[in-house]
Amino acid sequence: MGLGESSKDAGLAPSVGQGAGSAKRVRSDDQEGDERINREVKEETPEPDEHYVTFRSDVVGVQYYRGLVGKFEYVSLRRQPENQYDSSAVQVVNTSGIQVGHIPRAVAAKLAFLMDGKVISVEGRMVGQNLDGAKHFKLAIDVSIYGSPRHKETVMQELSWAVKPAPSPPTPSKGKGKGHVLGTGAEVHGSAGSGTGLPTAPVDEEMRRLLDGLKKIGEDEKHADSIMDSLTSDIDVSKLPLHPSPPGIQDGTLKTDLLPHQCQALQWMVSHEHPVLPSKVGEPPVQFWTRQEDKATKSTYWLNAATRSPQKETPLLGRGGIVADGMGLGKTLTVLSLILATKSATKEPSKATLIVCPLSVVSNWEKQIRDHVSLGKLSSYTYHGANREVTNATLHSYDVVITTYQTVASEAPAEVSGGIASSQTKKAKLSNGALFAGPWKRIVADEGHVLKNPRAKMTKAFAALAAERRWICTGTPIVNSPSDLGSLLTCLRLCAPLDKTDYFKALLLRPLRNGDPAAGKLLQALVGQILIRRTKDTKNAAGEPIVQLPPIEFFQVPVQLDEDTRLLYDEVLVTSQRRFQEALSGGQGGTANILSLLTRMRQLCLCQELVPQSFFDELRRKPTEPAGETMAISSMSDEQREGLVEKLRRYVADEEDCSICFLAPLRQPTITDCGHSYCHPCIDEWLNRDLNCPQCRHAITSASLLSLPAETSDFVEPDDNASAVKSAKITELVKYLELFDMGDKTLVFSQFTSFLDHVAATLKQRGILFCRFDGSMPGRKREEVIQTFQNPVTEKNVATNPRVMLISLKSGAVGLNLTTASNVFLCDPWWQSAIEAQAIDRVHRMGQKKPVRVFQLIAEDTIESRVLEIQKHKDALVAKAFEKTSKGSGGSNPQDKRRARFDELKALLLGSSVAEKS
Ligand SMILES: Nc1ncnc2c1ncn2[C@@H]1O[C@H](COP(=O)(O)OP(=O)(O)OP(=O)(O)O)[C@@H](O)[C@H]1O
Repeated sequence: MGLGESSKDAGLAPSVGQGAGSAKRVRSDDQEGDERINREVKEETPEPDEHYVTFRSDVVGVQYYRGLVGKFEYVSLRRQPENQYDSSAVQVVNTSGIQVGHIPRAVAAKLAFLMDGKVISVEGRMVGQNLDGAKHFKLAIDVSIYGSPRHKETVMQELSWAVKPAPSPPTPSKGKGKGHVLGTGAEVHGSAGSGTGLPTAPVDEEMRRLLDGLKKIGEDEKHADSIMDSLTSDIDVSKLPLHPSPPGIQDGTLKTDLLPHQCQALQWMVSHEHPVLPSKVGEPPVQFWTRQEDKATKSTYWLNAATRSPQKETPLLGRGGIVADGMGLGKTLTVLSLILATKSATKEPSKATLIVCPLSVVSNWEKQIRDHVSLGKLSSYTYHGANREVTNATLHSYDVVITTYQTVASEAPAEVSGGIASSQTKKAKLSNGALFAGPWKRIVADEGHVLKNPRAKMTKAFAALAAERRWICTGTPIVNSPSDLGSLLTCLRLCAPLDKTDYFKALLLRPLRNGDPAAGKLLQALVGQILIRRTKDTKNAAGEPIVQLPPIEFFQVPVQLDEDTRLLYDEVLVTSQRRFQEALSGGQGGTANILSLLTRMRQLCLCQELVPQSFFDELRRKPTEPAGETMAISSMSDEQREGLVEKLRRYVADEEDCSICFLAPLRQPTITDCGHSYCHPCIDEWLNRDLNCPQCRHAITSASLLSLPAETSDFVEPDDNASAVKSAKITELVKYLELFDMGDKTLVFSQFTSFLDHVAATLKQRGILFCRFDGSMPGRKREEVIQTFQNPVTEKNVATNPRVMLISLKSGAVGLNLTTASNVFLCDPWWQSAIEAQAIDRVHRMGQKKPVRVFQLIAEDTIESRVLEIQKHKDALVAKAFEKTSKGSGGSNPQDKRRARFDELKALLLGSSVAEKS
């Protein structure tokens, strides 16, 4: 049972003494799904969550209820306004959802109104216990109150009665722990963490390093790699058992044999689809459940090693997990082999596996089925766009159904999608909501890190899908903070009750934040329990790499800006430096417009045509000259409005940073009448303080802001009218392309789609065949482009086969297999080397036959060479993340991120060393 269940239901649960039931029981989908729906948010918004106070109290009326609790067990405190004797009642409920008793009436009276107003959240941790079979009337409990830092002062006045000399935190024994958690050798020190918010005991050094590393995880995925590697370092994957009879060429199901690491993953996945509880006392826990013996009665019961909660009823186990292998290790074929290996199993509610993935990856799944699965062995259907007019029964008759996250989100029932019935939307009308009509045999979230935000509509929608077995494939299960894992766990419905947001927070996130080493160990144990991870560096039992890849070479190609461009570049640089100096000394305008100047400098490094003349006019305007009248969007002509929308769409496609919060992508992209883009919340807030555009000081009001309509934020058609322009980088690029062997294919990445337009024009002029790929292209078009490009060049097709693919750096890289190419050009370096690494991984992956060459075009004596230094510095930080105790850049909250970005700006513009900052 879960936290969301009523006390009435909870009271009906069997008490101690009733049968333990069978050791293997699997939860059904209907038992879940009480998530409240809020708005979709792209950015991680930290929860208001400061510890206010912890006080000792009692659970009373214990004799009337059946709930059992162990010492240090986390319990849930719930308001019970319908209680006929006391409308302020607060129930105490154990992890299994069974009521243990109430908080004393006098204490409840002081908490109820604050709980009802959602001003505070209240957690309890047992000090007393009732496992001993004795009759208890009351049990001691420590109650902790949390709330927003902003309200602390006011609320604490209401809670002054609770501030007595603090009790010792309910830390279990000081010595080493009791519970053996998992076969990883990790031990839980008593409970998962104090969860009280009180200072904790000194922690052991290794764990401290781990925790420091966790706090520093930034958006850079290399951080994620480091943290994942550290969390899985204890697990020896080389010795995982192989599947005894994997699908392959011999049994006629596959055209390709699995590699050994895939056979290991297959076996691991099969066993995680059929988890079995420990049959004896002393066996390692499964999803944290251990078997225990009640010494007094000699009967056995179950104890959850994470929550310390005991229960008599057989726990329900989730089925599935996370395949977190690094990029290009063949997760797709591994999942297909799982589907084949379990195809004959009967008694399923459905035979179909639903694959949910980003649109850009749909065609990869289709292709891999075509390439690797023998004809007729797996039936598949792509449920997307116009292909949605099929019945639920038809869908479930396929072995594989492929769809996108957006499709799932658009079909989610109203209660999942936050009250706005998705069925009302234009897109949803196309379909009959078949995805949610019945339980699937299995659901798989590919590139599943997109589910890291629990408040996003697509996360809620995926979590609400009914299925027997649930999987997530992602190379980066933790991107920003361990809370990402909580969201994935909710989607997987694994390791209950940690799959519930409030338990995950209470048992893991809060204690982790407080530096509790037991919580760090719990996290490690959790990872060991639910996740398999190997990387290109992983060695097999013989000490050899698990995949053999051709070598990769990196080249830096210096280019000189031509004289004209250099003059313009220097002009912008000098202005940026001056404005930054002004900002440092607290001058007007802050650093808000510096990012846009930086973007202009980066564009000048590519070609001057990317920067409009109006920018230079603004730059040269004397500060006293008026910046022009504000113009309401409503009074603009259609043409002017469309011009602005077009500009904004371009900013979005180029993933420009917001120059107020310094973060990308823009949240609710908004453009001013003067043509500058911001996150809507940022510019809205700015207008409370200042009625001038942060970038050009033009007068603005809320009427002169234009936001991008949701549907139009997608695809930006390449500009076929762009002309071939003078650009040192394009010249250099073409020089190489013309030198390469006709059989060699090349990927050209840039963050600026408008630059790719100019490259395209030159390639046309020089007769070099190319194609374009953009992450936001409509599905069919994208598929066509990839298929055409993946065709190797032969004598016959040399006149029509594209040798070059122009691809946008940020939106085009995820999940693509482009192994026909062996050259990669990175036209504009930026902060996150991990995004570039992901781009390179499209080519340097299984299936690559040739040595790979990566060329980085760097404009000499510009910010680009400094960007490289910053990249190097960031990577060094990552490497040191687990060894350092200082506060490096890239903290997990927005303030830290902004601070880090500010330091990087300083390093770029003024040449100070970012290394000094860390
Ligand atoms: N056993 C195999 N033998 C030969 N090629 C394989 C095998 N398994 C996978 N491949 C090929 O390796 C490439 C990478 O596989 P895949 O796209 O599944 O990787 P991935 O782990 O999903 O990567 P990403 O995380 O980037 O999506 C594909 O071209 C695939 O066809």
